[in-house]
Amino acid sequence: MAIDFESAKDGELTVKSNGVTRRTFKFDAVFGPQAEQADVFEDTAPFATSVLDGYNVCIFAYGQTGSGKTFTMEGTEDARGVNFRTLQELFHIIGEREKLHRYDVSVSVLEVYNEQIRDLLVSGNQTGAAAKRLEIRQVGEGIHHVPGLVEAHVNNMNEVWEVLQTGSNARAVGSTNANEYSSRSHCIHCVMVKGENLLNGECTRSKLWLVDLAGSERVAKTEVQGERLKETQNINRSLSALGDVVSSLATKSSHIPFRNSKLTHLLQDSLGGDSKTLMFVQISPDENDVSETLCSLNFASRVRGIELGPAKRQLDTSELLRYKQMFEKTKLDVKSKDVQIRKMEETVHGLELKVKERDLKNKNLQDKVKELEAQLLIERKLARQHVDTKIAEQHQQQLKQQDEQYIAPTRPPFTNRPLTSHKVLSEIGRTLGKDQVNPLQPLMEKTNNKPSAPLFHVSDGFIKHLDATEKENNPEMAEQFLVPKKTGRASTCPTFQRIPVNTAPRRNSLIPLPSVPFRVQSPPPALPLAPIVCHADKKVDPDVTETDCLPEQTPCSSPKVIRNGGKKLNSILRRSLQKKIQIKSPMPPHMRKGVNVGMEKVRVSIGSRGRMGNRVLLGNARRAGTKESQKPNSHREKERGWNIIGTAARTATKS
Ligand SMILES: Nc1ncnc2c1ncn2[C@@H]1O[C@H](COP(=O)(O)OP(=O)(O)OP(=O)(O)O)[C@@H](O)[C@H]1O
Repeated sequence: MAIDFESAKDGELTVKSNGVTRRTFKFDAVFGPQAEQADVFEDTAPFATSVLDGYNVCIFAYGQTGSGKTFTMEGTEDARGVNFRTLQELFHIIGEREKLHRYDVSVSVLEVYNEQIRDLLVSGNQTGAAAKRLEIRQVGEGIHHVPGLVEAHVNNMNEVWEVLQTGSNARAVGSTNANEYSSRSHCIHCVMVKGENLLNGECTRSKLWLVDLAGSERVAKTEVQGERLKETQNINRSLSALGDVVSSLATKSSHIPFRNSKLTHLLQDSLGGDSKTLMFVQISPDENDVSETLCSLNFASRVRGIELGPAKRQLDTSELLRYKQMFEKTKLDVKSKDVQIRKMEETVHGLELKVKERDLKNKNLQDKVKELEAQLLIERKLARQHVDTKIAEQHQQQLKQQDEQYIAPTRPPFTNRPLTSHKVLSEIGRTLGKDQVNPLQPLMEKTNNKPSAPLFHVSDGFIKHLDATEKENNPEMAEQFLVPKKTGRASTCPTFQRIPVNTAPRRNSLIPLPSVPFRVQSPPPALPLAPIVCHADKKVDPDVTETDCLPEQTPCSSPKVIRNGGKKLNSILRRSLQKKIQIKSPMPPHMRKGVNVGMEKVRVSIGSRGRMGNRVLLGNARRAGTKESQKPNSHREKERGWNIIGTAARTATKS
């Protein structure tokens, strides 16, 4: 035995040849032939934890062909190797961390055979089949990946075992003199782990490389030929490249020749980066293999001497970047929403102001409406009063006209009236009765705001019924109400009462008639003329003049009559009614002769406005008196007799 395993303590290993110690090596651990798979994995398990913590880990087996590399990594169904146990440990830890972390595990299996990468999980990639050409790509700083590899997601160890078996079955294996089932390729299991810390959201993306290298072999010793020779040459070349990389790393060379072979290129991240790397070196205890053993141990010693520096956690920057982008986007969204909310608040505020303003306007309008309603009420009352007054005046005027119509037969100028209206009015007078047409009792007094009977209006020869209540809401109607249509008719003021004058029969003799008591011919009873009486409150006084006994003056409210027929009427009346009333003075004639003292000329006239003229003391009385005195006595007597009758009539009426 070339190796003294019994003395191998604390990682020291001594190589002997023919009992002579050839060289002693120092390693981290030395496992003898009796060491179980579990013993070997005991020192490997911490690497599984490192993978889940976010570190890249590379575990590879290097050694002479047939020395037990595949046995160490893959193992058998009864003695599972490092690959299975490491994955088992991964899922064990994932189970322990499931409340705080979430992990996603996927497995790829590939081989580097004759400097070509093959995906062992693709069913058509068995030996001899046309393999899909895969290349190594650098996808990030210190991150190399083989795009297109099948990544089998595994959630438990049963799935892991199936994937491992599939890859193992697909691996190129050939029979050589050194090993019946010699691996003719470098087999690599790539376990990708994505982890997320549920507490702080930290994400990691780490890789576990499980590499079972092809065995180095001496061509002369294995006597391989043909395809096996080619395989051996490629295997040795790639292992030589690995040796060069390790030497460069050990000497801290400025250039590390990772790309000299597919194997070193794939393991670049694990050998020269921030990974944790563990290498198993399988050696043969046979003294015939001492030279190969020494080569392997020398290589292992160099690898052990490499200082890779502190391992670095592989935080998932893409996730971090994504979260940062999400955060920035959310921030912008929040800002945009804030702006929108501010605008909406301003809009709402503006609307509230508008609503307030409108409410205020409504309130003002309501107040105005109330005020106008109150004003309308007052105006209606006033209009009602006005209409009532108007109606009363119209009635009074109508009654006066009726009164005049009764007198009309004695006065030809006033008989030019349409018979129809006169007749109808007469009929109305009879129909309404004496009380209702009594001119001395105005309608206002009788009806007093509430007419007891409908009123009538004569228009175009027809009697129209007019409801007195309508006038309240239709002032215009009130204007037409009972207004005589005959605008040409003259209406006299109530102050002037027509006095039927019976002309004295013409006398053929100037001899005075026998004195008989003068009887005043009273007017026909049908005539509704008011008797000429003095006011009740005035005492009968012989000195009272005629004007005092005239009916009470009331203003004439018919401007139309005044305008149209007033002048004509006045002239007629003036001619017919204007009389000189001479009141005989009680003084003797001689005293009156030449002097008009005590002699008064009184002219009763109706002015242009139909008012009763006041008694006027004429300025030219003296001259007039002179004229009178120049008249012959006989003529004066004639006139006197006529005048006596007129005066007496008045006096009699007064009494
Ligand atoms: N420690 C061990 N205990 C029991 N059997 C072992 C041990 N190591 C290796 N063997 C056995 O040795 C034989 C060769 O081992 P293995 O195939 O693992 O060698 P290898 O290094 O992988 O060779 P190659 O490089 O040609 O593939 C296998 O049958 C394996 O079962």
